[in-house]
Amino acid sequence: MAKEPVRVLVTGAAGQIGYALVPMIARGVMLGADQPVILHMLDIPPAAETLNGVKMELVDAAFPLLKGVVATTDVVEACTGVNVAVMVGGFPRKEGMERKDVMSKNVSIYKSQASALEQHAAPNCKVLVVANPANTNALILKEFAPSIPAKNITCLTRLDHNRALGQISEKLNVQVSDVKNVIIWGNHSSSQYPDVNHATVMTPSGEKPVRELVKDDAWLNGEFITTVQQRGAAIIKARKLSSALSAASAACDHIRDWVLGTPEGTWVSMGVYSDGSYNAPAGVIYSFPVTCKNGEWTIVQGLAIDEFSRKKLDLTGQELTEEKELAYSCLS
Ligand SMILES: NC(=O)c1ccc[n+]([C@@H]2O[C@H](COP(=O)([O-])OP(=O)(O)OC[C@H]3O[C@@H](n4cnc5c(N)ncnc54)[C@H](O)[C@@H]3O)[C@@H](O)[C@H]2O)c1
Ligand SMILES: O=C(O)C[C@H](O)C(=O)O
Repeated sequence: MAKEPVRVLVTGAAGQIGYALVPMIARGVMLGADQPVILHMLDIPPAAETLNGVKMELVDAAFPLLKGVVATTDVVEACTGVNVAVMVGGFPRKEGMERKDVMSKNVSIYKSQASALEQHAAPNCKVLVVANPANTNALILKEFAPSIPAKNITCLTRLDHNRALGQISEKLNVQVSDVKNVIIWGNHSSSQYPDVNHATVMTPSGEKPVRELVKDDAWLNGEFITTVQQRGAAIIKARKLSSALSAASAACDHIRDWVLGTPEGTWVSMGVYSDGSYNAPAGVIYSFPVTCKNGEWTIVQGLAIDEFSRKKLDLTGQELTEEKELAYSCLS
């Protein structure tokens, strides 16, 4: 029997990530090749005509899994009945704007969209915040949607995770699919800590630690980390636009693994509401290694954290605590 369609909301759908993301969802990349979907696309009135153009293209693409499209500038219509919400919409940083100005615009958007999701989304809706500052936008969404379980609100650090896999694969000249269990700790910002201490590569003679294969701790503790931390900025410099296809693909990976589960023996990185695991600050959205099963994520426990890593986990945690304070000061 055919499955019931899942309703997937994409906010900011007229933007560049939205344009890359909606066809992936309609093709089954996010929820599986046998899962029909109904796309809900939200943007703001100045982008309504562009949004309608995206809707026209979705119709023209004749995706067999796509059972309906809602394209709207009405947040209530957009949120009604959605099972998955991918929050890409936000206010970009413009020349001359202070960090606080960008934060202020975005946290008020996330505060109001929190209420709409809380009141109108399907029960147990899974939320992924992509728009920056992703961790803090997700935290505000969580705080202002108290009836949505905290476990259902996450932010995207899978792009950083995938970037780390990509760097290791390039360095070792191995298939990216043979590299696993890197970790992104903390904030989706340049303070994030990409950690390879538990990462492995599948080789013809079995699974080997990344450190053993790379044999270059100076690179792993230096250039590798800064390359992953600065990759978003490097893409902006090269494209004059921020990452879009890789961000859209990572958003699909995040939701797919959350809903359908992570492979046995593999973890991924997700920004989730911190319970203080690994002495990260509790009460912020912090990126941890997680495994997923039956639609629930669980933080991987018991990994050894050396002194070098400890400092980096603390630094990015400190930044998140400061962002939280700044966000609240913007809202008050
Ligand atoms: N977490 C990550 O890994 C990651 C990676 C790349 C980009 N990003 C962030 O994702 C966001 C989107 O990037 P983009 O390149 O698609 O930007 P974009 O400017 O092309 O698109 C953003 C869209 O959001 C819309 N929008 C603005 N306010 C809105 C609101 N209140 N409700 C609904 N829609 C609204 C805009 O009209 C626009 O169409 C940015 O904040 C970017 O920094 C995050
Ligand atoms: O939009 C940005 O500032 C960069 C983006 O978050 C990215 O990591 O590519």
